[in-house]
Amino acid sequence: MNEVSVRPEFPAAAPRDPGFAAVATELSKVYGSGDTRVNALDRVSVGFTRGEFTAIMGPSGSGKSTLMHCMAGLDTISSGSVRLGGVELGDLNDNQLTMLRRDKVGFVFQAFNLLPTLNALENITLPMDIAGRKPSRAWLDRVVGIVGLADRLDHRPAQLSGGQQQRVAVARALAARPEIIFADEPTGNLDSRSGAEVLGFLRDSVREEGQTIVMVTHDPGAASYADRVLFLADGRIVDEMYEPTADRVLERMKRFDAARTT
Ligand SMILES: Nc1ncnc2c1ncn2[C@@H]1O[C@H](COP(=O)(O)OP(=O)(O)OP(=O)(O)O)[C@@H](O)[C@H]1O
Repeated sequence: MNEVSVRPEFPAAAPRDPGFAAVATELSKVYGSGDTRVNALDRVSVGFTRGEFTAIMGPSGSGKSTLMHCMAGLDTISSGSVRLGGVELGDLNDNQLTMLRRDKVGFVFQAFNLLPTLNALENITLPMDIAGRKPSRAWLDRVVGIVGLADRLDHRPAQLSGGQQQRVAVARALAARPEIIFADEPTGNLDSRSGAEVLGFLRDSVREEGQTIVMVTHDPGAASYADRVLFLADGRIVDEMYEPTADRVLERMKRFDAARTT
């Protein structure tokens, strides 16, 4: 228990500080009704500090994906509020929400979601092309350098390894300089070496470019790349850990298993 570094203010009251890229206040999400009603999120209040890498962990069904989807404006919320880059999502209509996601949010999923007919560079710049934005060449070079793809830019996804495809997906998320990147098991499909590379690139983008990243993962090793780990259980944040190591995260996860079997 003592090993878990919990900040004195935990559980955090609704943070309003402009230093947060995204903030949830008393966020609840209910699926279904009657007998099939599930409280996927139960009054969650949490802030994601700019320039910080947060991992979200917890047992299966604890609400990790739901939290990420609600924070990213991909799913509606039942009550409470979500602010992204200072904008209250509940105040937006569907069009405005789509624009906000396009302009302020980057996504990296387990499936790489690359377009097979476009080469790596075209895939990286596609979201900006759609938004009619032109990335500066210098920034694009920097991103391509961070993810180590300079000599693969004219390759199509089928000509790239899984790790390289995921690096393209990371570069695509970084290139638009979003307020926040949400990553859902981004290394789930990769061997451990490629996974470590991708996690290293995510961490570098936080350290060197001040990117904000929130990543859902089941893997304590992946979580150890983050600055902070949030632990969910039954739709609530029950713990957090700063400067995590894989061993400490694993130990904390084991306590969930123990709680379930006692
Ligand atoms: N569309 C949905 N309809 C009904 N219930 C849902 C829906 N999506 C999620 N749930 C329920 O909400 C709860 C939280 O689900 P969620 O997918 O967020 O968990 P998770 O922690 O991401 O799980 P896992 O680690 O297995 O991916 C679960 O009980 C799940 O069954």
